[in-house]
Amino acid sequence: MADILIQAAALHKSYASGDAVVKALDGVDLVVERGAFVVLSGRSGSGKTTLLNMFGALDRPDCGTLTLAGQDLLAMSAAERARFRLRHLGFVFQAYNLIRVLNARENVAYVLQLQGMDKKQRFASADRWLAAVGLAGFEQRRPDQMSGGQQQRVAVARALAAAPDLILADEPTANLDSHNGESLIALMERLNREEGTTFVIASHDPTVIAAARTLVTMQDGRIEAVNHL
Ligand SMILES: Nc1ncnc2c1ncn2[C@@H]1O[C@H](COP(=O)(O)OP(=O)(O)OP(=O)(O)O)[C@@H](O)[C@H]1O
Repeated sequence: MADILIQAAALHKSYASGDAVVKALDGVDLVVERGAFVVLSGRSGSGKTTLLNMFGALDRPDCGTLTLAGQDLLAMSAAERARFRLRHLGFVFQAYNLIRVLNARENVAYVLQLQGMDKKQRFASADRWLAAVGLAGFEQRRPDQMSGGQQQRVAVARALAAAPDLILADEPTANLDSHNGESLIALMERLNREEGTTFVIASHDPTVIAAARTLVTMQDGRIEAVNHL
């Protein structure tokens, strides 16, 4: 039997928008197997970011059920969710920008520090992950001394260093030129293949969509199609 990482059923989430109510998620059912490379596509406003926020234990649905790595995300307290995120999840989100005052090595090592790893080990690990994303030699640069593409790679290295079960990425190529976008996606595909890390990526970039092994199309808060490619 396939090893299921995410199981979502009947997820609903509405937001008040003035006098109106926007149904950001309107009954989403989705199963993601461990090791999958999933791209969520769909028009702006179709609910992709809202769904990623649910999977990332950053937001809660109004109703429905959601388990991740066999654990009921909706039964957890805020503190339990924070611990769960630290242990199981990696984020490549715009909102999770790098810490400006830390260099690349320190940014990657930070999450390992939270996990309790000693300094020598976490710096060595950070340097290995920076090399894996093509940033050997950039360890001491702060974010403002790197290009957007390089900063995005540091964010990927940081997400991976913690050895998460799942990496959630929201429009990871949005601020990159086509060359940097392609190399970031190639890197994610390689890590998926070689490390078995599961990816769920929200994007409307054709390059990202072309890399999908499972393409989930959303419309108006619903899943319109799931294609295994
Ligand atoms: N915090 C919020 N308050 C009010 N409405 C919201 C909020 N978050 C999302 N929405 C609304 O919910 C719907 C789904 O938004 P969501 O950001 O999930 O879409 P998306 O597919 O990720 O869009 P994009 O591609 O533009 O990022 C939209 O109509 C949006 O305006």
